[in-house]
Amino acid sequence: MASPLKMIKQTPGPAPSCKAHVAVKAATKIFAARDEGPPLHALGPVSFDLRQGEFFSVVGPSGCGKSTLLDLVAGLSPPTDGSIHFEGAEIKGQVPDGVAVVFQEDASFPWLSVFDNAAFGARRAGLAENEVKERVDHALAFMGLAGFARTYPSQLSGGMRQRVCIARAMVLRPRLMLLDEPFGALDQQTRLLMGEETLKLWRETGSTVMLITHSIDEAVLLSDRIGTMSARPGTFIDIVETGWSRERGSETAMDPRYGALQSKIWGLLRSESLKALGA
Ligand SMILES: Nc1ncnc2c1ncn2[C@@H]1O[C@H](COP(=O)(O)OP(=O)(O)OP(=O)(O)O)[C@@H](O)[C@H]1O
Repeated sequence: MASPLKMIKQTPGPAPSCKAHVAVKAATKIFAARDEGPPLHALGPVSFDLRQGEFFSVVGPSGCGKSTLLDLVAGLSPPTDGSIHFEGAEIKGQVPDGVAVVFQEDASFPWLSVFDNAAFGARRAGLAENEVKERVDHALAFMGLAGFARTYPSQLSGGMRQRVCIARAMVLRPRLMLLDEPFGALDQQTRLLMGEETLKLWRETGSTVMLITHSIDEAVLLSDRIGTMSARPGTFIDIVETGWSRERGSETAMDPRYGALQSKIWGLLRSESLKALGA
């Protein structure tokens, strides 16, 4: 049987440009005190741009503020200081149109079929039903779920459920996709395959991607640039360019530069991870 991916006309998105799609300006996040404890300085100040159409990953020690940063960029939580701009407009208090978020937790709705799960956001956004159907059919085929439209999440594997969540984001045709460790709960093989699917999706849509990951390997394999964070309160110690072509895939791991990049990132992270462990 032909792979569902081959049945989709591939229209590669544009190559990343140097234009800022998202601009994070001196953003900090301090969480209010819990019980009798002091306030918690989770992040920043951090400043960086996401370039239009790039694949940007964030790695850093546990608890350094990666998810906090993603929440700020998504508009799910306001910065304590500083500002975040998407397509030139400051993000204030809600997820902007054109932005989709995928989390690590299985966020599929068990009472809805795969089709209705994938259609959820688009229906809420008020799209006409024929447009929803066209987009959902395309997204399910793209994610290899075409034969599962009437199935319910409880009948799927964890990897398939996560693909449903990515299909739901894809249906919205986001210009910015924010992925918070979306493959963290999956086995290694499925994780590698999902990384490849994400690269294909990124190529087809031309959207900007920001991925939070605990895996240096995944960051090196998938990204144009890797933001490497310090221990909490997280700031970028360095932003490393990988130099990969847009057509990269698993075979990139055979490139001699792959090992050098892994060592570089680990060199940057090691002492910060020790600090985080000590804390
Ligand atoms: N809503 C909140 N209220 C108070 N503290 C919070 C809140 N959310 C996160 N934190 C704290 O902020 C810090 C950063 O958390 P965050 O989840 O952003 O880190 P992370 O780098 O994503 O961690 P991990 O790699 O372990 O997933 C942690 O110390 C966490 O306990």
